[in-house]
Parts: sequence; structure tokens; C-alpha cells
Amino acid sequence: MIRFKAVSKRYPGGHDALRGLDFHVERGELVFLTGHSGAGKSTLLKLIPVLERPSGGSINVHGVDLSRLGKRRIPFLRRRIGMIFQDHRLLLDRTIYDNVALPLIINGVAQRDIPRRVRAALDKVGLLNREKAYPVTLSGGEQQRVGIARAVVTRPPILLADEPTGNLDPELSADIMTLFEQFNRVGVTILIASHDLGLIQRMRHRCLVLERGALIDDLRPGGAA
Ligand SMILES: Nc1ncnc2c1ncn2[C@@H]1O[C@H](COP(=O)(O)OP(=O)(O)OP(=O)(O)O)[C@@H](O)[C@H]1O
Repeated sequence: MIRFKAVSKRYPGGHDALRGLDFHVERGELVFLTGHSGAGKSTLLKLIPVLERPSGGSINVHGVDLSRLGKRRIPFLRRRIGMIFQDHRLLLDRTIYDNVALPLIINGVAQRDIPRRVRAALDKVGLLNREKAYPVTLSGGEQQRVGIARAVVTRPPILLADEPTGNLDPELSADIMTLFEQFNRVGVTILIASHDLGLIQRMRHRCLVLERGALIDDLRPGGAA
């Protein structure tokens, strides 16, 4: 589903953010990505929807070799990838409903289908009763759940989350992770960057460990740790 071969990334100015990464995330896996601040977690995630291009190596997503993907094809790739950020990036002057509807409008989904799909996504994250609210009136955990509803409303087969629980207390973090597990159970492939080692250990999923841009470990639950 997501295959990196000898992938490196050097930012302008000569900083090597990623060095020689090799790994494969299979369809239907839930994988954590961890490492110190600056290890390259966000950079790795950005390569998958082509928010950044690698400096070397090759990346294949959903059967598509990204190096052969022209600019005009990038929106098609991104439609198959839901993205969730630590700061959730909600539009503050729009209601929860409008925030979640936006990706459907951008993707050209028929008007008559939008209310049903928005409500299904809000229902999955337990926020059906807040659709008329504005983001500032929601708690941090609720705002993050709106961000997740917005990412899954287009039913992408891949979800990428960059520190989705970074601002949340342990209980809310666990709730958010349970949500990811629910999406994973219905077949969504998920990659979550997090530095919360305690949470990652409790979740018992595969974990890729980055150190200064290199992949230093690929831990699998049940395997020798
Ligand atoms: N646009 C950029 N231009 C130049 N250097 C960058 C850019 N983005 C990231 N870097 C550098 O690349 C390295 C990896 O950064 P990245 O944000 O991927 O790490 P991270 O593991 O996600 O860190 P954090 O946990 O702090 O978010 C860092 O040294 C960072 O300063």
C-alpha cells in the first residue's frame, strides 16, 4: 500500500531530513511512526500525499510510483488519503457541519448526498449533536474529532495523522486512538506519527522508529522487543 525504497530527503540548505528509508506498510495495517523531535516524522508523512518530493529513492502509494506522478494527477492521489494534523486546521468561521462538508464539495460529490455523508462521519466520531456549533465552542478533543471526521468523510483508503493527540490529555488521547482503531478495523490503512511512547506501547501495533532521519527499528507487537 505504501512502499519506500532507499528514500532520502534533503531540504534546501543541505539538511538531510531522511536517509535511505526502506519499509512497506501493507493494506489494512495500523502503524505508528515515532522518534525524537526533528527525527523526520512529519517529513516522511508529507512525502506520501506529495506535499514534499523525495531527493532520492522511490515511493509507491496504492500502486502508483510517485516519481511518475505529474502535477495534474496529484489531486487524484490526495483524494485517496485523509490527513489529520495536531492543530486540526479547522475553519473557525464555519460550523462543524460546513468544515466536514468541505472535502465533499471540493471532490464534487452530489449536493443531495452531502448531508447524509457529513452526518455519517460526525456520527462515527460521536459529534452528531454538534453540527451547528462553531469550532471555538468545542473542547480540544472534540475539535480533533471534527478533524478526523473531515479526513474520513471522503472514505479514503489511507489515513495519515501527524501528532493527532499532541495537545490532549492521556484519556482523550486514548479515545482518539480508539477511533483510529475502529477505522482500521474496517480496512483503512493508517500511519500515525507520535512521540507518545507510553500510548504507542499500550496500543500494541507495529511501530517504525526514526532517529536523525534514519529508520532504526521496525517493532511488531508480539515480536522480540
Ligand atoms: N521546510 C523545511 N526546510 C528545511 N528544513 C526542514 C523543513 N521541514 C523540516 N526541516 C528539518 O528537517 C528535519 C526533520 O523535520 P520533521 O519536521 O520532519 O521532524 P519531526 O520528527 O516531525 O519533528 P517534530 O516531532 O518536532 O515535529 C528537522 O531538522 C527540521 O528542522
